[in-house]
Amino acid sequence: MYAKVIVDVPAKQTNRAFDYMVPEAMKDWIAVGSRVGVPFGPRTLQGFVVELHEGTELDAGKIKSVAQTLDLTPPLTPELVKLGRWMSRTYMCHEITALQAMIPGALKAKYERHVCVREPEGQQQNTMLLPIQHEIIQYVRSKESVELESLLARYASEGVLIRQLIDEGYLEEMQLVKDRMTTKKALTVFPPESLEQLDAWIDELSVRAAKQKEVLEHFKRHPEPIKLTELLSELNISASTVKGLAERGWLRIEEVEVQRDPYASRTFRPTSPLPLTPEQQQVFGCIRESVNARERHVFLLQGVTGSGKTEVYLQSIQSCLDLGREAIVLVPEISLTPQMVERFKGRFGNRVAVLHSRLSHGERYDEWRKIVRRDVQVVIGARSAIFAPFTNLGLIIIDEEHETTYKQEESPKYHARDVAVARARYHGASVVLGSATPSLESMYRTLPQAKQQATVHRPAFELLSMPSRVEGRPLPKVNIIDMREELKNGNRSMFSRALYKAIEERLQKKEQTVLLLNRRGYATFVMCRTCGYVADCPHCDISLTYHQSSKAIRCHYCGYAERELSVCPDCGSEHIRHFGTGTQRVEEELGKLFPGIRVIRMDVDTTTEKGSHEKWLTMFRNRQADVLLGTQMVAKGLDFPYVTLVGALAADSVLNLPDFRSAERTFQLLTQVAGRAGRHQLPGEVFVQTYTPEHYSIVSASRHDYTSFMNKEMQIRQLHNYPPFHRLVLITLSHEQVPLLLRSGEVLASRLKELSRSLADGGVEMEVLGPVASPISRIKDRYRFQCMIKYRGETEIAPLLEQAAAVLDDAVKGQKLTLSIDVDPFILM
Ligand SMILES: Nc1ncnc2c1ncn2[C@@H]1O[C@H](COP(=O)(O)OP(=O)(O)OP(=O)(O)O)[C@@H](O)[C@H]1O
Ligand SMILES: [Zn+2]
Ligand SMILES: [Zn+2]
Repeated sequence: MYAKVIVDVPAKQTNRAFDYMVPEAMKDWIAVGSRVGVPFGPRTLQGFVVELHEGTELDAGKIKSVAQTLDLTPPLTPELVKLGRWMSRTYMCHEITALQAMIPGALKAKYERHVCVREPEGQQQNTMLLPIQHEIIQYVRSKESVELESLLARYASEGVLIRQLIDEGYLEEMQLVKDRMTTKKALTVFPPESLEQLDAWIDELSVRAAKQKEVLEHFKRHPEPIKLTELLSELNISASTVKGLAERGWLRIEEVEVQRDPYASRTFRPTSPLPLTPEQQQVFGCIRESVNARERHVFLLQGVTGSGKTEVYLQSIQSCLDLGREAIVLVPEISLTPQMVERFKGRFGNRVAVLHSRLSHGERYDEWRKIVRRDVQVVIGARSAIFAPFTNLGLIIIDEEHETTYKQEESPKYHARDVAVARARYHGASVVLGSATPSLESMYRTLPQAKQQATVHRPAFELLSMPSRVEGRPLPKVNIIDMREELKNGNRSMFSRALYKAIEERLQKKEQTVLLLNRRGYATFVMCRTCGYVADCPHCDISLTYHQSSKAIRCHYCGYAERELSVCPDCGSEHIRHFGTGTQRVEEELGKLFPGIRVIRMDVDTTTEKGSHEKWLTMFRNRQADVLLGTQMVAKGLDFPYVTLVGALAADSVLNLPDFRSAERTFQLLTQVAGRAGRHQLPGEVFVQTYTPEHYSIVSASRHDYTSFMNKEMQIRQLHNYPPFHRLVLITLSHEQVPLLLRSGEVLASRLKELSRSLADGGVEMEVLGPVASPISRIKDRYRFQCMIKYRGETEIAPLLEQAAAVLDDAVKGQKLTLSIDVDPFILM
């Protein structure tokens, strides 16, 4: 048998499958999707088996053999292997990069150097060995193979002698592929097969063995295996007590794998399905029907905030599970809050695995293995959970589908929405994209014109809507506050008079307030107030950020850091100010305006610690604070009954970014945060503070009017050939020297233009812009230039990009030019 293997070297030359022979003994352990160790040049590398064949077209005598198998169960399914190939074509990445993205970090390869004794002896040169060298050889032989590092540690002063043994062929060096993470094991105590004997044994024990009797009594009450440590602490006994019983053969102690379950200590109150409102019922009916019929529909569910989308998800999943099929739910990382997890665990109990980035490597690995073992049928997680290795998917749900976090910014630069559609196609599964403010891309695909252009790869979407909140609760009233007027009237504070009054009222009534301040609106920087000097990173074209907690100023791109400044390096003035995070300043001001006010601040600084997110939200829910103040984190998914006031402090901060999606982002953020108010009995009120009160994104958000926003925005996008009408590809080149970069950029652009002309006959319109300096023109001492492609019409863009990029092969190989391609980019910097 022969295997085609994709090896762990992300490079153009190795971006294809290599052939290996599968030794007879490994046949039963290797399948498509298995990880293997294979010889590659002088090394052993990890690889993924992507095909298996009986024969080979190559010279069988020259084919090397697979050296190691790494798993008992392949971590990837044949479907995911296929998906990897699709991703590498769609997003222009190496196949290995796509495959690696699908498995938990714990399984990424770790290479260990081992030594073993070279047999047969006598091949070696006839050197006189020292006694210590003989000893080393003996030691290695007794162990079969020893990790080089541990050998060097054991014979710490004999490094040179060991090197000599290797050089002269007594010992042989080899590389083993190991998992970064191993399973966690714990000593576990097992009761006897037949419990009837316990009583007899208890009698048999002497009176002095009271503790041992207690252990046996324990198993009479709880006849299931228990971790040794637990048993010891429960009965307050020592390990020797239990060991004594094991020596008699009455109990058994064994090492057993334990699962790290981050939610193990939590109990979730079981919930049952709510009777649906007519709107929910309608939507649920459509989804259920599609799941039942394996129809591969992609639904775009537009439901206003508080319309009860989550309940629809839950019941749709239930009907999917009833058919014996599995479901994936994606939520944005920051809204994967305990509250969200609770809702799913409450309904589906231990049939749910949770995957998010705040888990440790080990926890993630264990959650993932629950899927592989078929212990769970539902996965809820952030972006990468879309790769959950289910084999019988019936439903994929993407909540807040407009969120930008579904697009991965490093290679593979995939969008989870597209991957979801691809997986659903394979499984005959349905996809539900839910949002109060769908992305223009998704909305476009529900329009009649998109239906005409639909293909298997880019199907049309079907629109479902829930325009009202459950139980007829009204959407909150939104007031726009013109901050220019405030200034004219002499108010220099961050709070308008109206918002100030509203907060005061909430404090009196013991109701709660959510305040949103977009982080990007108030940069955290260092400026001299005498001469205007701003501290910039010496390696990147960006200003340094002040971190109050570590008293350092730091570059977010390259990690460069220095201590906070006490005098201006330019003019020597002492009036140098470190501007803390915006939220920090707001917190201070709140304290001054409302003495005694209890504020919870949630931003990057206060949520780095594990579990802190959860802690703050629980405190807020328990009404231990009056105000929850934060960045986007506070805008999503929260459902607290006493929140009756929401304030957006600088609504237009996103609007000023140089990005064609800035109006869309502003509309979405304001709608989301406004949606946190008045979700239960108490009615809500919202204040939006802005310097551009007439902007259509702010006006439509204040009226809860998605349609008018969308119509206006679609017009603008069409006018400027932006998505969703045209698609974009961003190609960024970087190098230490500008002249080479500029030359390469020109070569690439003219090649792209040449190729695009040849496409015109096929009805594909393509425009090539650039090369121009990137908005962030230097990162880590490398300058950056970009070309942007805008195109419309059905075409496979990958072969064209590949052809174009080939003109730079020499510069990439010889001069270390780097080229990165982003298909359907989100960040244009
Ligand atoms: N059929 C129902 N009957 C009664 N209450 C319901 C029903 N469906 C949902 N709810 C309740 O309505 C509230 C809002 O629902 P949910 O959080 O699912 O809204 P949502 O559409 O996901 O909102 P958002 O987009 O703002 O997150 C929740 O407290 C939920 O328990
Ligand atoms: Zn100065
Ligand atoms: Zn830097």
